[in-house]
Amino acid sequence: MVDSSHKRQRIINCVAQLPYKIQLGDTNDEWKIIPATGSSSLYSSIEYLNSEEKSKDYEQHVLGWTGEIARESMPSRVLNSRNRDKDENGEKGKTDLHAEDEREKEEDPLYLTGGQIDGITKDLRKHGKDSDHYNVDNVHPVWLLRRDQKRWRGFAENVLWPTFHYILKFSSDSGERENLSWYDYVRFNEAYAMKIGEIYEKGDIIWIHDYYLLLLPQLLRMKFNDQDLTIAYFHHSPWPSNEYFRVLPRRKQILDGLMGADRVSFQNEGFARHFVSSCKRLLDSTSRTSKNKLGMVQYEISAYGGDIVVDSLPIGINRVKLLGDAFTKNIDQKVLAIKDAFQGKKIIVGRDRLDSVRGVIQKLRAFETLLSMYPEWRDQVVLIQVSVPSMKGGTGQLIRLEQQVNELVTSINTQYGSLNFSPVHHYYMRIPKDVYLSLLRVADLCVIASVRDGTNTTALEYVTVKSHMSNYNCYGNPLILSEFSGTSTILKDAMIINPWDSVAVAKSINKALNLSREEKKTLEDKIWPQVPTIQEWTNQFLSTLDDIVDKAHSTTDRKVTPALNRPALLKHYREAKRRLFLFDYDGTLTPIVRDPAAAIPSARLISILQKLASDPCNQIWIISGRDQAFLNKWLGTRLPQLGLSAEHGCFYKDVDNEDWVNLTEKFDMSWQEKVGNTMEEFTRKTPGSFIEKKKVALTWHYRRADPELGEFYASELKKELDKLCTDYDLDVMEGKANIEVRPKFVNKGEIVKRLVWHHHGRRQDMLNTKREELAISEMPDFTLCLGDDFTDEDMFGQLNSIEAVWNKQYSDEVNQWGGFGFYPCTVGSASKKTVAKAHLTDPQQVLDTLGLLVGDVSLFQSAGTVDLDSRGHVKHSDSSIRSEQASARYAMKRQHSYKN
Ligand SMILES: O=P(O)(O)OC[C@H]1O[C@H](O[C@H]2O[C@H](CO)[C@@H](O)[C@H](O)[C@H]2O)[C@H](O)[C@@H](O)[C@@H]1O
Ligand SMILES: [Mg+2]
Repeated sequence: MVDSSHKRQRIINCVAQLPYKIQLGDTNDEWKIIPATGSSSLYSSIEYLNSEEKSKDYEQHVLGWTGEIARESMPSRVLNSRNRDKDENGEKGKTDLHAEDEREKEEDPLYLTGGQIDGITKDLRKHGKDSDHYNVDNVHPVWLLRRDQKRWRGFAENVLWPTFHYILKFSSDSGERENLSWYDYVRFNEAYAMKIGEIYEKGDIIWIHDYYLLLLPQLLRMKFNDQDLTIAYFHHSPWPSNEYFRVLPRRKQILDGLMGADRVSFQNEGFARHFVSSCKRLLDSTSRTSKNKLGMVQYEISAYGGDIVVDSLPIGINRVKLLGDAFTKNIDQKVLAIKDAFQGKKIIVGRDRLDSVRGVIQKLRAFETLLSMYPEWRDQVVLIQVSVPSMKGGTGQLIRLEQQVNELVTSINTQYGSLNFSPVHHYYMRIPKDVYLSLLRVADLCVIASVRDGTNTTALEYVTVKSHMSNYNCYGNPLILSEFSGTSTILKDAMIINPWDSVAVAKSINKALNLSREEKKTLEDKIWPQVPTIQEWTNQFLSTLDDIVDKAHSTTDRKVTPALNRPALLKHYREAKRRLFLFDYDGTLTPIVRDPAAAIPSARLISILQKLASDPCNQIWIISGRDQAFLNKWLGTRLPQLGLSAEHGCFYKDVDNEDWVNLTEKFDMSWQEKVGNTMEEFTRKTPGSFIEKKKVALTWHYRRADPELGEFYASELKKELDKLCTDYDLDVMEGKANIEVRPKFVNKGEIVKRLVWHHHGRRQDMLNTKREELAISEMPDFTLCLGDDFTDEDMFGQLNSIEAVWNKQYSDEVNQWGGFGFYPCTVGSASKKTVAKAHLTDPQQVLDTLGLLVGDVSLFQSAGTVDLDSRGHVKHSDSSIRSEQASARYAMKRQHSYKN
């Protein structure tokens, strides 16, 4: 019983698919819930968290997609009536009825009413509670009932999965299909974020599993502005070397998605290392290694100034349950029957999913080599190979693989078999669990030849079953395991092979079959303790997560800035009438590069700015540390509609005007010589550094110097300049690999203050500062301010102060989003210190966001937070309404057809 006085930690466990499947009856009013197959380790961990032992401390909620909802059968009456309709219209004969059935199955949109969804949810929960197959409370299904339900797997299975397994795939079209499947992938992740939003409580741990949900961590950061939110992600598949990972067109979005997590974990150290190197190369992150409280190595990586822990923990199996299941009377009989069928012969067993990475071909080739190299084994050994059809079934590549396997099996059996005996028994099917367990028990040897996998549960289960003294003399029988399986780093004392070397594998098989009892026992003694249990895995994961979270929470200034909610921004943008855009330039509109002269605007940026500026409701200002010459050359002359402010507020040029106004005209500039001389002194000491002399400000750059030397002299220079500048009213600022000096009384915040307290659309006069008397209806009702650097904080601070003033003055005029339309947004990580209210990670996200506003980018190009309906349409959108109507029509039609 759970002690109700003790506060249990809530965990929302997010899986790509619930452990149960739904089968609909003819009318959608009857349904069946059946256990799902696959992901057995993960589901065991979920079940363990639900156990009496764990539920004292944890309240688990399991959230996941329903998977494709199948029809139990095609209702014949529907088909008959449809066929009759067709006959009456003279459109179709009965000959293509079968093809039509198949199409109908595939395209059946499965429209379910709210009542039906509630009914199935209730049954799912009941099933979860009562089931002895993955017994789980608190199930929260994610419904995505669109036509062609396979669409939700497209990107994950056809793009991500191959890359994670070192398979390069080329798009057969111009990338259009991949784009569409990417949009579905984004939607899939959005649907999870939305569902989590319905059940989330402050302080929850959100534990996300595997590659269907790579965008979810960042989406959750966007959705919840909660410093206590803990997000952990576990990657169950391999993570490839950066050379493979970087071929993914969406590689950056994927890494950005994961950067929302506090912790990212992998099956083994190698995968974690690959991930860290992908982040280094693609996000320019830094990393350091440390040890966690269990003494295991972990990486602390810092990307965009934010920190996450990367580590590895191989998943395990439920050994106790497995042994209980494997040693029953029923299975004893099955084992005897198999033994009987292959009397006197050695039995090699394999069970693999039939896809290109499981190495079934390699295994068959090695077996063929064995029979050719060691004739003494002919007629003495049998290979029982079970190949489980892949979820990705039906693709050209898989069909070719099936053919290849069949050909090899036939060739081996023809060469080495006889009328009475076939050396290979190949079963291309899903087998029941008791048959699988009896095969593990009866095996003299198990061969796993995968050419790539994350973890191999068959290997762990085989070793566990062999650890148990059985009646059939198979205690401690050996395992041959591919070095390319993630599990080879755990079961180090298995007989490790390279599956591509069939001669070596054949020799290993021969050796394994000849091992003496003592040799097997020695191997078994070593390998058995190496099998991780699911209980250890779950407990270690959660206890080390506690540590990470405690550490993060003990940092007093931990602040997580939510990602900018782009769909909300878009909604407001569309409704606003007086929009003001305040953009920093370097690091915001363009990425930071080594040479300042090379940071010129991209064609995409110019086109987006052009589109934004063409709307008369918009006023756009670039407020930069750059000088007038640079801004004029690259922006002013091309886009005279832009307002420009140079040198951190020293100068400005109004929209549609060529004249610059110098706000520092009356300021004494005698400091420039002294500051310049000091900077020159440091330039001499720091090879690669240089001074950028602007009209007023001076900037010392050290990006191209040796990083350590540069940082050292930058801090020395800052100290010198601080002393020198006490005599003048100057600011000495530390920028991105630069130290900059300019008069104190001008800054970007001052410019912003003047721009907001201004009659929207009228000419600027920044020398006149008496603006606070304006009515709110004359000022902007939407202000998006973006900047990456320390100097941009002045802009954000000003907007926050103005908002505070407006809150007092115009408290009854707040908009439907509860504010006055200020969006101060930093460009950088979520954990960067800022007074901004939101963040975007980098200039690419900035352009994607602005592109969204001008209609260049689809809402699903990158993940934002949208409310989706149960079919994955944006709620209340045209497509959602159309789909509602179609649903009503379809339900009527189905009901009508069924009655007839
Ligand atoms: O206010 P901003 O528009 O962000 O300008 C700030 C400074 O940006 C430039 O320097 C920085 O960007 C360079 C190009 O990417 C990079 O090489 C340098 O290391 C950065 O510090 C510019 O050169 C400065 O004048 C601006 O003040
Ligand atoms: Mg900047």
